[in-house]
Amino acid sequence: MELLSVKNLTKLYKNNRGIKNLNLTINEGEVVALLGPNGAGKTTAIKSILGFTNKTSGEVSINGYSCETNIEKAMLETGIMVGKPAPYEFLTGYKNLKIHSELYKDINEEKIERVLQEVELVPYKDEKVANYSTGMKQRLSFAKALVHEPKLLLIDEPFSGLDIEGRSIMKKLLKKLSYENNVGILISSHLINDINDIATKVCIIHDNQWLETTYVENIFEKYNNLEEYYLDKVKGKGV
Ligand SMILES: Nc1ncnc2c1ncn2[C@@H]1O[C@H](COP(=O)(O)OP(=O)(O)OP(=O)(O)O)[C@@H](O)[C@H]1O
Repeated sequence: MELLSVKNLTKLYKNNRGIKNLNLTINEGEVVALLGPNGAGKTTAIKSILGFTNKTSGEVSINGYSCETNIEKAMLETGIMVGKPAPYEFLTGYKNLKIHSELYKDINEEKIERVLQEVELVPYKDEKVANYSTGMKQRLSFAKALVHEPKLLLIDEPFSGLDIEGRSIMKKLLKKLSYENNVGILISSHLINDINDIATKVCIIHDNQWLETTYVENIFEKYNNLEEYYLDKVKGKGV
């Protein structure tokens, strides 16, 4: 089933930069890597999909709901991690999650405990977030994205600031969510190594322009690895 459909999405800022003509779909269980260098337009793409910034043109729907006319329903199906984590520093990790959970119906203690376990924050849940490391804050932010059990996850550069262990926790969880729970995931990154063992599809953007969205298995028919593929696609486009 199609969880995200993005058709010809364009967002241009006044300086004429942003993202042009993005096309991608995400089905259940797919992990789509939105890949591009710094400034390519990844964050703009995710913010425009979510309506955080007004798009210039194009169409977006989430689980069949148009993001133009039915954004509230679309958001109930979506977990989001965009931008720096912004927790309440002087509340505990648990309390942060509890407050966030009140945005949704039916989030009981069991669900909060489960998600804390998934992001491996149980031992620290009663500590003030001010005492958390960058990685712990990142994982708390991930817990907020997951606590309502969304069908679709949109996460922008989730590995930035994470150490080896933090990356591993996050990757393990992303794999579990897609394989076992059929969650569809859009994950932006400027580093191929971050996504090469989890992506099922790759969407390349470069110089504020969508280049293509392709299944990883199709890429491996022609290329030895994702880096080779990526470099071939952006060849002659200013790198
Ligand atoms: N609010 C804004 N106003 C004007 N230009 C902007 C704005 N936000 C981003 N841009 C420009 O749009 C382009 C795309 O930026 P964006 O932040 O989406 O890139 P990115 O791929 O997420 O980069 P990074 O990997 O560095 O986070 C860049 O040229 C950037 O300077």
